[in-house]
Amino acid sequence: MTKTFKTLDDFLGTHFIYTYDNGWEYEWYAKNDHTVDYRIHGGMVAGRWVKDQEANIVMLTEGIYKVAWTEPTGTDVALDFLPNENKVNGTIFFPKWVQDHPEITVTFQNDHIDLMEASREKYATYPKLVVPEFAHITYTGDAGQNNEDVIAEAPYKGLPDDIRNGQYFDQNYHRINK
Ligand SMILES: C=Cc1ccc(O)cc1
Repeated sequence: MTKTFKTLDDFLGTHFIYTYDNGWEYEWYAKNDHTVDYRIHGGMVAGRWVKDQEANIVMLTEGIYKVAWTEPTGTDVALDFLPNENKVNGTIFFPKWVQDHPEITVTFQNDHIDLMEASREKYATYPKLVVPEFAHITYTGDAGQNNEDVIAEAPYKGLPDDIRNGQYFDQNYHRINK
């Protein structure tokens, strides 16, 4: 995609895949002005996927966007997107229990909100694991807002490549193999 991002509206509805400098690969979708979906392909919690996470999304200055949210696990996330430079800076603040028991969070979280909330009470919060990293954006797609097909199945090996190779979405940004 060669579009230049200028406004908040340019950002909303955009779908990204990026790899952090520590090797962690994430896929993330600005679903609308207060909601994000994502899927995790590599890193400490690879295999986790989430829809309809409420988030704060703003444009800081032309073409630069800040997104922040807190999760049912107690994990906090702050992301700065510079899509015109294919760059993200992200900081993830993991409670200790996610570092100790990542497997509990590696699931489709929407079906297990009660387990996330119970785990954050049951296990330790501190000391938190803070992960501040730059990432390189390897894919940018204009999915449109509120597109339920963007993040609609569990991550599998090769999914990011299928998307990057144009084998995953049709012309209307709907999934080809449903
Ligand atoms: C913990 C979620 C999360 C989602 C996207 C991202 O870039 C970092 C963290």
